[in-house]
Amino acid sequence: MTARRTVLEVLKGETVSPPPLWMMRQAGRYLPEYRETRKRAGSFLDLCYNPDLAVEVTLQPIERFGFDASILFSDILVVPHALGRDLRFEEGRGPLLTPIQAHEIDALNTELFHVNLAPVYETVRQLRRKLPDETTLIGFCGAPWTVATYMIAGHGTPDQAPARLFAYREPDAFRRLLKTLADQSASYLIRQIEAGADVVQIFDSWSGVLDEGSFQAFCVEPVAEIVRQVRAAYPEVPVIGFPKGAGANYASYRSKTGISGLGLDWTVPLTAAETLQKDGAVQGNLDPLRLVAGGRALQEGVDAILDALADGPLIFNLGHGITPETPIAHVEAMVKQVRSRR
Ligand SMILES: Cc1c2[nH]c(c1CCC(=O)O)Cc1[nH]c(c(CCC(=O)O)c1C)Cc1[nH]c(c(CCC(=O)O)c1C)Cc1[nH]c(c(C)c1CCC(=O)O)C2
Repeated sequence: MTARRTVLEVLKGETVSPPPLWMMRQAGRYLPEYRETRKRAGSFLDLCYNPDLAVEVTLQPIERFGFDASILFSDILVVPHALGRDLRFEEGRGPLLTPIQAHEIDALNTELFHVNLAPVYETVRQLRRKLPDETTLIGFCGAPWTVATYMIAGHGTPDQAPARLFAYREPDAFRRLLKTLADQSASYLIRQIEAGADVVQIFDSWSGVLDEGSFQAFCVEPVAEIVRQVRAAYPEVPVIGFPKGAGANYASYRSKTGISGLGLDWTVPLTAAETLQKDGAVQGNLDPLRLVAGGRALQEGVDAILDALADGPLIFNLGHGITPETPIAHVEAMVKQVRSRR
């Protein structure tokens, strides 16, 4: 008999008690063993492209907490990097890229894309061999809009003004950029599935800064295109969408994009989450700062989510990535509280 992969069951619409759980950014700086491996790797990108070390850090939170899902260790920005854009990560500053100009979009080099990403596929292959049978392996990419915001600004910004302006001033070039990113991201996810990913997640971290028309054109349509291409190759593999900050746009996101699981950020009211759960699995949505604070703030936050959502298809998660200052004891307390739920 093969082991149950509870995250997969939930994504097929089943209710599992207690709900499976994992955390976005679960391999990361809050773990001393991550900081140790990171030192040995050199730069953050060296770590992403070193299969042995990437496997090691991916497994660390599984070994420590026994999460039900493992997410490939990499970054959403390896996609523009593999298309020939330069990229580096500076301590305390995050990612830095050379801002792309409209005339450079048609020159994005797709020829070496999969060659450049071969170490990521190798990481996925090794992970599926080394993970416990019951652990679901999640591959991922960034959504075209979110990846484009970094390619255009060259760094993180509070409201993605450079990308929004670019999109309005250079609509044709911008549409071609989103199309290239959607096509390449779809084939990137397909290769991850071929290498052993059971599920893929599309991170749209900046979908919350757009008006209605732009949300439809820049977030919904490119993600729907990725889902179409992945489904054509692997109809059975669930896709989780995470349109962080989408607010009122959450309501129609699942039906318009075709995703199976819907990732909720912590600002989504639990009453709204219950409605969204009627159409399928939801994932989320603890405020990561409740996990930093611990104690009552954490307990009450976890209970509220379980009270509202544990009777339906739920993957317990944070509403965004875990932050580096989170005490490990708080993660342990959260896992215990979710697992003791019947
Ligand atoms: C926008 C975005 C990025 N990367 C990602 C997103 C979407 C999700 C989100 O909104 O958080 C996704 C991502 N980044 C990372 C993963 C690995 C898997 C996981 O454990 O979740 C995943 C899924 C590792 C990482 N990616 C990064 C780190 C920290 C770098 C380090 O170890 O020095 C890790 C563990 C760096 C990164 N990478 C990115 C930024 C803005 C930063 C700097 C901010 C920061 O430092 O936290 C781009």
